Amino acid sequence: MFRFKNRVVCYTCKDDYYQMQWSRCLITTYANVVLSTGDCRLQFSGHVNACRPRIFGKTSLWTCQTRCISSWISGLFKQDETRSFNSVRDGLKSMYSQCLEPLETTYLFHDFHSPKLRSADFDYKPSVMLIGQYSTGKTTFLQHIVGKDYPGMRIGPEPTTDKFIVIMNGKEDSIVPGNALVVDANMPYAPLSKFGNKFLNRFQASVTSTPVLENLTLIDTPGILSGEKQLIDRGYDFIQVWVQWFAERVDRVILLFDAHKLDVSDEFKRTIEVLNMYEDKLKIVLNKADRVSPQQLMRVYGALMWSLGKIVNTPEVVRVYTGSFWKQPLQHTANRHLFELEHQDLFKDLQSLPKQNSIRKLNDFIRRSRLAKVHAYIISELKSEMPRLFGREVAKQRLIDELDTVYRRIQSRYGVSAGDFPDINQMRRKLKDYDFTKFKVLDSSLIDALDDMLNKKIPPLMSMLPNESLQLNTEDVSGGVFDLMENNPFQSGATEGVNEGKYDGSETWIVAKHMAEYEKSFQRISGGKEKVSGAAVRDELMKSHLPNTELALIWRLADVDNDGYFDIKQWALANHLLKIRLAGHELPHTLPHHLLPPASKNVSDHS
Ligand SMILES: Nc1ncnc2c1ncn2[C@@H]1O[C@H](COP(=O)(O)OP(=O)(O)OP(=O)(O)O)[C@@H](O)[C@H]1O
Repeated sequence: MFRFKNRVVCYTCKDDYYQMQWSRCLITTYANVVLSTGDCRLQFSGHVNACRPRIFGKTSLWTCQTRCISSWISGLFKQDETRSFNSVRDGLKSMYSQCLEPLETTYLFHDFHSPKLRSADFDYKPSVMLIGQYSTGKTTFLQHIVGKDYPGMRIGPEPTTDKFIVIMNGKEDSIVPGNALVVDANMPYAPLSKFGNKFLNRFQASVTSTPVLENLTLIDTPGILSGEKQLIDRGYDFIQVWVQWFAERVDRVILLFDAHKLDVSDEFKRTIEVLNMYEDKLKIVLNKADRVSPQQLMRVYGALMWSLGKIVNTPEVVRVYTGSFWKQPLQHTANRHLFELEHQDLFKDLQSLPKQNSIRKLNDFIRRSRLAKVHAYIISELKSEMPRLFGREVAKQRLIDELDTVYRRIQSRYGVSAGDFPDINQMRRKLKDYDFTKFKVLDSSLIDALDDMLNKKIPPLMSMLPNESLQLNTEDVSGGVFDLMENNPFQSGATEGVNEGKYDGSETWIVAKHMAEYEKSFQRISGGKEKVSGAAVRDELMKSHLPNTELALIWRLADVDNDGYFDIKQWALANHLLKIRLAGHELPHTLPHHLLPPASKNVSDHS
């Protein structure tokens, strides 16, 4: 009975460890009871051969047991934790405080990588940040999206924006200075106070009332200047400020380039390199593309891809949105159609951000968890490599110099992917300021709790995602430029393919344009009857060589009364759709109203 020494790790007490000789019977029974609730706070991890009764730790065993039992009892009422969360955000908040934050705090993650998350970080609206060298048109781009001027906006060919400006919704136009923003508990900006007054003087919110900002927050940034000028003029580390902080929190980072003056300065390169970690949030825009001729644009585009290929770490070719994002007339109009398509693609992506906000937060949370885990491995490895008494400074310097070896060792010992490791140079820089002997050794209970969260608690949250936007009634972004994207004759493709005739007025049926031709073929296959059978239509449509799936779609769209027979109007409609498809346009899955044959249209209008 007393022959076993058991190790009990209490998750509730976090840093308290109990190594004791205890009645095997009692521990086993107790552990079994806790485990059987499915809300395990105790981990029962085997035995070693020693039989001296010992208890280590700050809290008495009784306190530990009392806490564990109370958490067990509360566990009884919480059968499935994820089911009790109202939203993915609530789930993430709870997991953060229970599983991730203890690990982050123990291994100084907040000092090395990112400040502790607060409630506002989980609740905040989706946001988009614009970055680019000066005068690439960032402020003009934002003005174009919002559809109006906002307070503090400055546009000009010289470096104009010298502040980080958060453009947000509010009843009245106003400017909120940085120092006030960081003390507002509803905003996620409190940790920015660590950057000091120099930064806060260059940080502000522009408040204005517009529907676009009801579901989206936009962030304008100072244009990137080159090299030393950047640091000397600004008085704060621009890259550290926004890369470490803003890029981690926003939903999109738009990198703006000027086609008319393509330049990728060293400073901008360094910025993009740091952003590689968030490549899923990156959108690249080649602005002012109408300022150059199509031939010049091709060259500029090629040069941009070449430069980006060397900086952006993706195996795929980066997607570049080309256009001119403002409301002035185009200088070269040859690529007008292309620009329209590109604008639509980009704006559609921005428009859907509120619906993707939860998945983005979940994604960032998982990314942060993986980084925190690797960071814990690094810190504890450095601690374990330090001598106990002499030669600490020499050992520290050696470990910093050989950090790549430490990374490789961790990689092979714990099976961590190379992509999860923090930037080695940045780590080297930061490690210099720390006493490695004060680092904590690896606490496997914290790592287990994190793994448990990633493997068991996150998947149920993911299954909540599809219903999340429905439940929270999340809407797409509307207003400003987003209201001008659809249902007007100027949108790209508005008068082509299946949309041809959409804006011709309700009296005109576009299909009738070639009626004489359709009547002739109808006569031939119907032999003078009013309707033709499905088999006859099938044989005729098959002559087009389109795949059967496409022909089946045409058949379904044209058979408006669903009786399996075609009259002359349905036959004409089938041929019209066939022509559209053969011309390379896509077909919709439901027939647009303007293509309904006139008789059916009247019925549908009155129903
Ligand atoms: N699509 C465009 N085509 C041509 N010129 C443009 C376009 N957009 C903006 N501009 C012009 O480029 C200049 C710089 O614009 P803007 O101030 O918006 O750039 P910015 O990137 O915000 O600059 P900064 O970095 O100084 O804040 C202005 O003169 C503006 O009129």
